[in-house]
Amino acid sequence: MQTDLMTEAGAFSEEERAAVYRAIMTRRDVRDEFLPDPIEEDVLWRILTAAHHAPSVGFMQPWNFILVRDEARRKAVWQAFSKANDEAAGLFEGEKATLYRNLKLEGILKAPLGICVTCDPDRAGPVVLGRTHNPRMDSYSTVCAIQNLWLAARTEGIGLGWVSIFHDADLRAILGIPDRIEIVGWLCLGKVRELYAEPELQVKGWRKRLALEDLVFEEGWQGPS
Ligand SMILES: Cc1cc2c(cc1C)N(C[C@H](O)[C@H](O)[C@H](O)COP(=O)(O)O)c1[nH]c(=O)[nH]c(=O)c1N2
Repeated sequence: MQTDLMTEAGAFSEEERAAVYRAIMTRRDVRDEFLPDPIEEDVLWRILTAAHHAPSVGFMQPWNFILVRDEARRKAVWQAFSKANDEAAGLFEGEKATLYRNLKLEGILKAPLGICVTCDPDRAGPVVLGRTHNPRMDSYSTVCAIQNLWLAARTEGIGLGWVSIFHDADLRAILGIPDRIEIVGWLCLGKVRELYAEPELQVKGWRKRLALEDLVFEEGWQGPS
């Protein structure tokens, strides 16, 4: 049934499909490959628009994107990272501890743009379609927006790195974020000329990609209980 409200939804052409899968397969978490050049505003708004078209529970669109270009502010964010990262390093033992300390886990100062992505749980009132039985659905929606942003950035030649090694309170204080708002991610963005072909954590011996076949179950849970 075709009405004026519907749009065509057949498979993409081979070329279009290849482009989408290429974005997915070659997207990387970027820590060190950022170029200093600023991102053009039209490019930035295209990738933010991609983020804003993510699915969200009850269509609540709970996200905000706090753009941070100011170097002094990014320096404060880096200091918050550095404090948390020293604590994190102490949680690993033996060879892992040494390897951890040698990993670069952020590009906060190198990337010319930071985006703090937040989730406002009150955006659509107290009772939200689809969130009634699981309050985490608004956070999940915000993560969908980040993934859209990440993939769109890849297509524009913009690298993105997600940094999560912070005390929430530190980021909140630096950016003036009220307690009722959830901080979902700090993203580092900048132009890139090259990217690792495989996840950097795999290249550096931290962890390998798992076999998909081991993660797909038929008809019920088939993993360890
Ligand atoms: C929620 C969340 C949080 C973080 C990350 C990712 C996600 C999804 N990743 C990036 C992560 O290490 C990376 O995605 C994997 O290693 C896989 O590599 P690719 O993203 O495929 O390059 C990440 N990387 C890093 O260097 N510091 C960090 O704090 C984080 N935090």
